[in-house]
Amino acid sequence: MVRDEQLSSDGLATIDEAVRAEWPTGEAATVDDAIAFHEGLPPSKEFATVLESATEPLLQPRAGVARLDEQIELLTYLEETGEADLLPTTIDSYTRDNEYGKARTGLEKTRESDADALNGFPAVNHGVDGCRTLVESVDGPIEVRHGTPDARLLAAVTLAGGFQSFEGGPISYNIPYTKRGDLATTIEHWQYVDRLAGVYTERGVRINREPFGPLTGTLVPPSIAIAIMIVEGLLAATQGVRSLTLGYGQVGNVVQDVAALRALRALGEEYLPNEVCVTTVFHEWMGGFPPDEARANGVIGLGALTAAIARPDKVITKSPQEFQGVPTKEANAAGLRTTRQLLDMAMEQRLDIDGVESEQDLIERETRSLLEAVFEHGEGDVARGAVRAFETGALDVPFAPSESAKGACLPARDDDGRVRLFDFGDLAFDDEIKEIHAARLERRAETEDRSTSFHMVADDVDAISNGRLIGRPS
Ligand SMILES: CC[C@H]1O[C@@H](n2cnc3c(N)ncnc32)[C@H](O)[C@@H]1O
Repeated sequence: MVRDEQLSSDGLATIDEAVRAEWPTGEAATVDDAIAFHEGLPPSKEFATVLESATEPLLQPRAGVARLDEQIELLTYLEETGEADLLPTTIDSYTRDNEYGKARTGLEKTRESDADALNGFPAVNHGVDGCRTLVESVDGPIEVRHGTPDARLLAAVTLAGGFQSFEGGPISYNIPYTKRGDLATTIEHWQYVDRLAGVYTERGVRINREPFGPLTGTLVPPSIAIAIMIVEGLLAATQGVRSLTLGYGQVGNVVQDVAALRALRALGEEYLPNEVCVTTVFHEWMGGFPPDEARANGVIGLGALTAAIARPDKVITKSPQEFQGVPTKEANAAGLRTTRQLLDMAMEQRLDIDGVESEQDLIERETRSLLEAVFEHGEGDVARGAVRAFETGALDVPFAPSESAKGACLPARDDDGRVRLFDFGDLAFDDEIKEIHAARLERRAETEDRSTSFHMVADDVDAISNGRLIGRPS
């Protein structure tokens, strides 16, 4: 059974050797060789330094294309025309599934033609030297963004390649991303990733880790997201990670989103060890977008206004082409500038909004209850507790494809548009919390003259792409 213990140096070396043998480019991905490269980077390229010293929210898009020269061009454009403060490199789907042969074929096809045969940057195929060329060719610090349950080789290659921030985690990249992945195995895989980040940190290269807060990106109750962020943060801290960015995906109700971001920071600082520097990241709406670009910019603007009030350390921006999928560089840059405009105008205002404090109290109370359940299920061991809590459903994620989660809980918006639970499954909440959610959903039922039912859930899933927040009956 997996345990929340720091990997020994022998344990790390054994796994490292096996992982780096998975693909030829792994051979060059050694920490010893990489330290000198990292030490040669200017402070302006040190991800944790730039993030942790910022005084205002930093903006970061997602962006990844197959070819190295085009990725350099894309990131340069997003810096210069999008005014991005932090840069991404979004990894392609084949690499996320450890299909490095298919990624190589896709890269070769892309080199031969103009059509992108991959939906992201195949970092393992580009290898350490390719990553270092990318890092040296742009101004800002770059983060590896992906969705990889087994991210061990990707981490070895990209960290050796000069990246200093790595997204994801054993729960946040398993439960929402894969059907078959056994959670205990994924936790073991990510203990390697976090220990590698810890070793770089101990050698003087602070690696920032960012658990993926949005999870399934569809009506995730804030307390579930925050509890999972803290569990992943605790697991990473055990392995020596000292720079952690906890994430949260916008739900669209400003009171609840501001309350959730404040709860995320407060609980992150409370539960994580003092030696860890905790920052927060707000993801602009991760659910379905309106196809109309003007309306899409409205969704982006609401996220930016929310960020201006809650002031997370980082905002992951969206583009007005979200509905179509991977945006053009122009649309990606436009989403950054729309966000920047709202932030700059709203941050100079004192916007006091009713209800944030009581919503934050409720979110914190729910989150503590879920965390207590994890600690109890594991008898103090967070890794074992996470696995068991998902087995019993005490911890759960709505609409989760993973067999490791029950996926028994169902969310729906209340009459305000705040996300509540319509069906709690086996979540570790007391009756009083359940009654609060039921009462708020009942108020919506009265407004809409219908009983609370699964229809509300289904109506809410598409509401924003149809131009509304709440899926009111037509
Ligand atoms: C987590 C899902 C998000 O990642 C975005 N995404 C996925 N691949 C790329 C990509 N290659 N470039 C830019 N954005 C991307 C997608 O648009 C969606 O907003």
